[in-house]
Amino acid sequence: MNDTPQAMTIAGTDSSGGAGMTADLNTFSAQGVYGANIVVSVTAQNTCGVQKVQMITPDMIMAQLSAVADDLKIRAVKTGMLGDTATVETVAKAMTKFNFGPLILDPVMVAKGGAQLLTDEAVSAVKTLLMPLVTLVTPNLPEAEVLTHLSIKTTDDIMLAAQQLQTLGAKNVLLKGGHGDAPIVLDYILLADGRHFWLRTKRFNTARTHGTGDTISAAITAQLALGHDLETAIIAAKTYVDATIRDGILVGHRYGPLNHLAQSTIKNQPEVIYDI
Ligand SMILES: Nc1ncnc2c1ncn2[C@@H]1O[C@H](COP(=O)(O)OP(=O)(O)OP(=O)(O)O)[C@@H](O)[C@H]1O
Ligand SMILES: Cc1ncc(COP(=O)(O)O)c(N)n1
Repeated sequence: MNDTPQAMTIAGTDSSGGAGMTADLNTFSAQGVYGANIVVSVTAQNTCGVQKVQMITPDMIMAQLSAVADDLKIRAVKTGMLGDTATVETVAKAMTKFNFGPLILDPVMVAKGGAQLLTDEAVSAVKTLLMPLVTLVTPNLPEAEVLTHLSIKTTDDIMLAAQQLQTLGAKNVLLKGGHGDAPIVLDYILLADGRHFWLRTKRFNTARTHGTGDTISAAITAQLALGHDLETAIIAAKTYVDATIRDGILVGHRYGPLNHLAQSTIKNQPEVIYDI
């Protein structure tokens, strides 16, 4: 009954289908993993920005989590937009109550269009309640700055920030380097045992990057649900997100969605770098 690899996303919806829960579920499917979905917020948004947000009550969020825990065999779980403190508290409570496997925390704070998706108050709840439960945290550079209070400009700053995220409790860290306009994109990985490396790819000169962060964290979650180790999962996920940008689709007018069905013939494996 419960043999099919199953993963779960705890996130907000995106009415235009490019980010949030839809990106997560499309990614799970593309990796051959069944996806359960816990809705914590409904957003009215499109590729130009977020117009309206409606949070779901903690009671309803817990009911969804409990229903899934009672029936499915979730092997890995990720969080996306969590919105407010009450939601973070509810999710943290559920993570200690139920066994959903490794927890991947994508600390979504601000949408590409600029809308705030996590209140300032909730940032401290994420740090104190969720970080100690996390297998992997996947901030982009601005999110890492908020979580660590560091100004991150150089590769040394990135490595220091990753260490600080570990002191907050996250066992492993993926610091995403998608922001900025350098011709090369560098993601940094610091593993629980202290090993660390960079993944280097070419930057695609496109604004069609709505949901890149959701997609890479969902792909890692799916790879873990398939039974792969974390290092393999991260490299496979990076290869996948690269293909979803490369094989772009034309939807909407601004930050267009990725192609989750990318069949790229050029599977651009990231270059793994140990010393920078
Ligand atoms: N223009 C690009 N070209 C190549 N890779 C990119 C580009 N933009 C993002 N990436 C990759 O996509 C992944 C997500 O990184 P990014 O820093 O964009 O996350 P994010 O800001 O959390 O995304 P989002 O908020 O859109 O969900 C990383 O592996 C990053 O290297
Ligand atoms: C519901 C939801 N979750 C996450 C994002 C982040 O994605 P992006 O930074 O690409 O806008 C979003 N826009 N909406």
